[in-house]
Amino acid sequence: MAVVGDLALMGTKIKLTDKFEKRVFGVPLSSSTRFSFSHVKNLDVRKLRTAVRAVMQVEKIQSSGELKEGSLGFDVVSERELKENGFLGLRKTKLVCTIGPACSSIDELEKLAIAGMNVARLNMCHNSREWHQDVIRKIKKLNQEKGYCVSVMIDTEGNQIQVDHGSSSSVKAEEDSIWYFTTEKFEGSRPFTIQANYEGFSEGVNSGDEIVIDGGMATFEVIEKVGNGLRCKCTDPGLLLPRAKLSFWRDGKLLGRDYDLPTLSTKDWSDIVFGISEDIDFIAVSFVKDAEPITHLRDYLSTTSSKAIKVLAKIESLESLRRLEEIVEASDGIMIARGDLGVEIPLEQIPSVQKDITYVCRQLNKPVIVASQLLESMVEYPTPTRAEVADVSEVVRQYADALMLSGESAIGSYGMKALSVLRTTSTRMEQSCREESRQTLLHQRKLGASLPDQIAEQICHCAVEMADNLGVDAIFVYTRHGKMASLLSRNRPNPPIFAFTNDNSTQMALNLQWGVTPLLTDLSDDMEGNVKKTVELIKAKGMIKKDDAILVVSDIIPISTARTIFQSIQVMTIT
Ligand SMILES: Nc1ncnc2c1ncn2[C@@H]1O[C@H](COP(=O)(O)OP(=O)(O)O)[C@@H](O)[C@H]1O
Ligand SMILES: C=C(OP(=O)(O)O)C(=O)O
Ligand SMILES: [K+]
Ligand SMILES: [Mg+2]
Repeated sequence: MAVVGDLALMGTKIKLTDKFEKRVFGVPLSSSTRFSFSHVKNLDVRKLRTAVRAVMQVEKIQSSGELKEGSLGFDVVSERELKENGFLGLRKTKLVCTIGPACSSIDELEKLAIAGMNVARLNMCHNSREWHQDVIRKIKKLNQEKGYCVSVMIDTEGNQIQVDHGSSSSVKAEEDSIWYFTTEKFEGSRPFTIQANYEGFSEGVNSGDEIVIDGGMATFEVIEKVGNGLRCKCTDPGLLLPRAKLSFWRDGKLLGRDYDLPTLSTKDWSDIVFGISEDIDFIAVSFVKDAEPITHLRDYLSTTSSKAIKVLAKIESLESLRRLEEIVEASDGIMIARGDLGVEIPLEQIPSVQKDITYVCRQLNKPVIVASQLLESMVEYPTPTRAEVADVSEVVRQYADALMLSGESAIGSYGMKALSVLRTTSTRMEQSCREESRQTLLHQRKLGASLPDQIAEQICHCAVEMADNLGVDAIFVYTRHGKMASLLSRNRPNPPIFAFTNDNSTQMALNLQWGVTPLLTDLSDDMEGNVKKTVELIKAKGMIKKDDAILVVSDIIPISTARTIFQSIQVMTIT
């Protein structure tokens, strides 16, 4: 490496020698950087030093992969999808993949990234810290070196009551067989004995109550309490998996149980500290009961992390449903964790509960992920069932922001195929939603209390209406913290939203937002200049052509004239 770019300030192309570097800069530059020096007349050392430092800064950013000059921070996958499918065909629904042993090699991770994974989820219930660290670093490496834009989410283990029969394979419970649920700790397995991981698991349980395992895999009736344990009879035979979950029922009604365990355990906190140090983008909190742990975690992050890590609350218990609105309001987004939800509430309630949660999230403008068993049969088989495809389609029709794979990608043999089923199914359903103009049915609650917030909301609402009515090709938004981009996304426009931001954490957070393609670029106070520059760059890439129409929304608060906020809508036709 020899040339230090074109130093505009000097008005002449220069190269610097190694000797010169030591004399002028006094500090050694990177060992891989060699300078040679020529063609400079009337050298002004001070100007030169400033200019070279500026160039070096650009080089540093380029080599860290954050901002490739002239590349607009476009990730390679969106760029390819855009070139192949055009603006309207750009997928809107985001895809989250759980990373497990089946996809943790760099090659497998790259295949998932190419196939459209927007967010990689690491479930901290499983595997070691070192394993997770290795995966996170591989993803960062792929982003930096190969131009992908995959965000990283950790999902906490949480305090969950589980039962285990001690053997590594599943065990059959026969009708009328008698079983003992105990909190006694022992190694290995004992016949007809199931260990519970929490002393207080049987508190408030009476004889005659029912224990339902894993949402209906098997059912037991409590015969009597023996100390902390329960002697039970199997009334509905079935399979007991290792690490099964259980719920208690009385007179056909679920017993809501508050175990008085903190939502974030000591292990969860240490996983969070680990996550911050690994520069993750999202934390999904398991078994949230109310808004308190979410608020607490967000406060903690705001004081300890330099980057804006987003906190998602997982809705997977009866308690969380009872306090849904306060939890949604307190968090940066929601995951509908249908796996555990199906253990805690009757299965037939899941579809309507999913619809209600998705609706509340739309109202409060928080991204929502629908998770678990979307394509469960694909853990084993290379094609999904028709019912699974219908389930995925319904999620897309409800305008959820993201779909999530669990075992399908973590341990299944067909993770890539499963991801491609999600991609094609969502693209197809998005198209029919556009044809039906279903988004006009979305009713939006007014959110903002302050005038600027209300203006932003109205601007985005009108902008989307205009964009759809005019049939523009794309919406461009310039945003520092992602708020305008999310307000546009909330209205589910037909054209894609390109969100230009100068903040890497905003870019990574917007990866979960429906219809938004986040792009990292530098933004100046000069809005005209920003628009001109980004349009030129996109044009140079062949992504927009003559006569394409773009709707531009901006809210930039110029640093120089603090307090003045420019919020505007412009429609421009490419000439
Ligand atoms: N990091 C991991 N290491 C090993 N196995 C994993 C990992 N993550 C997920 N899995 C496997 O994938 C399955 C599905 O993942 P997930 O739905 O996240 O977990 P769970 O089944 O515990 O709710 C898990 O049951 C587990 O067998
Ligand atoms: C996503 C879920 O959580 P986990 O996989 O951590 O149990 C779920 O329960 O659906
Ligand atoms: K978890
Ligand atoms: Mg769960």
